[in-house]
Amino acid sequence: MVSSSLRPLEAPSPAHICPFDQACSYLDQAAKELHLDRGLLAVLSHPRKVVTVSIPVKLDNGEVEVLAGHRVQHCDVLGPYKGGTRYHPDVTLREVSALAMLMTWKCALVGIPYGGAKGGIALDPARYTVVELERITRRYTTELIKDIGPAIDIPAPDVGTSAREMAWMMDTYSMNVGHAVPGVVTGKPISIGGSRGREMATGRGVMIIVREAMAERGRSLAGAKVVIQGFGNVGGAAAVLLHEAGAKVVAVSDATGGVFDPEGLDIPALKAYSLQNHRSVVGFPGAKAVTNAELLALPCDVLIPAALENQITEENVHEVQAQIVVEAANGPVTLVADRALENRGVTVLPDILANAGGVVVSYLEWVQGLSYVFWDEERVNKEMENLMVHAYHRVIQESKERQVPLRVAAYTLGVGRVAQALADRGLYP
Ligand SMILES: NC(=O)C1=CN([C@@H]2O[C@H](COP(=O)(O)OP(=O)(O)OC[C@H]3O[C@@H](n4cnc5c(N)ncnc54)[C@H](OP(=O)(O)O)[C@@H]3O)[C@@H](O)[C@H]2O)C=CC1
Ligand SMILES: O=C(O)CCC(=O)C(=O)O
Repeated sequence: MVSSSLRPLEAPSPAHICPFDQACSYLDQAAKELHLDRGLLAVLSHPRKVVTVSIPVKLDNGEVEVLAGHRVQHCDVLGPYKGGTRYHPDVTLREVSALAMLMTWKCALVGIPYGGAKGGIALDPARYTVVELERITRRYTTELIKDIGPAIDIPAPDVGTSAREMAWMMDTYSMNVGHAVPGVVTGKPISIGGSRGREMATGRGVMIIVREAMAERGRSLAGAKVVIQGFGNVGGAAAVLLHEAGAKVVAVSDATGGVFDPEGLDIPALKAYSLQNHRSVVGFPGAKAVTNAELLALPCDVLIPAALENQITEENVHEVQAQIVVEAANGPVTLVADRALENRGVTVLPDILANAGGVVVSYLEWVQGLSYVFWDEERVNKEMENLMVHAYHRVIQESKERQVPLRVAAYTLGVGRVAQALADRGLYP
């Protein structure tokens, strides 16, 4: 690993599983495969720009709070920086930096002309009113006004944000520059230039990757037993689409707990229940209650962590019974757990491949916006499916040729394309 005083951005997370160090370890493995020299590796190990802003917010009760917001731009050699905006109490600069780096490899892997970025504010959205969240989002956007833009850096939704926050960001940016700029964000409402299919896109991409992985094993989705952790934008959409495709989604969870039915959950009914139940799946009639820890250990064909980082760790990896783990979340399997699964012959479909459907449709949204021509959902889904299926098979091929796990193969492809672009542009050496 390249050691550098610049690498540590702040103290490691308390769990001692630092997402940025893990991302650098995977980068190091890819660099080894690609015989990258140390100088180039050092360039790729560092975010190009790190922005931290204070966000003063006047609460509805008149009190003032100051929140910390970040935007990390990892690499823009292939095109504008691209990546989501996270609202979660555990957001740190290190986490955002790791997620920005993943975005660089993800975009390169699926062949879209973007670099990698990520943003976030350390806050629990449930503690704020909608009006307060709007003020926070508008102030965060204003603080970043010189750092974002359709040709510079294009935010999108991530944990705790949705089309609503993207609309506020777009409006704030547009007011500052004096005209409507829909291309400054993706994942926005369709009424202001959003793309059909974006809301379900990450979950749809996950479903496509699961389908391809099952097909490689001579199986279809029909009857496959699936467990999903997280029932938000990604986990919820994956559950709906896998259920529609005939899979048995036997368990799902959110932050409040999980539900399990060995015969398969009625996902449309569960979605409706969760919406009426303060967005919690807990207490769904006819299902057994499980904790998030128990859920990860349930017997199934496919386990889909679709919530947060570091869910499958050294401590619980031995309990995983699935034959295939699909990283719908970014970084849900730690480095040590990844090696343990690999040693046990469990297939791990890595995040930069498995959840790329979201950024692919973000790219299609941006393309539609730039060309002022908007497509029907069928076309959007088809274009995304083509890119996802191609990327999946390219990763499988790379893994076979190099005799390396799928994650190393995926990183090698993504990192290799970025390194090549840097060399071709004369940015390195
Ligand atoms: N949105 C997108 O397009 C993309 C997202 N991703 C990644 O997918 C993951 C999920 O994002 P997204 O679905 O957008 O986020 P959401 O905020 O929409 O949903 C997150 C889900 O995870 C649940 N959750 C939170 N903490 C825990 C926990 N400790 N245990 C179990 N479940 C938990 C939440 O429950 P509750 O609602 O109760 O808090 C919610 O159901 C993230 O890693 C994100 O980076 C990747 C690519 C694109
Ligand atoms: O759609 C996007 O631009 C970014 C999605 C994202 O944040 C991710 O893939 O992790």
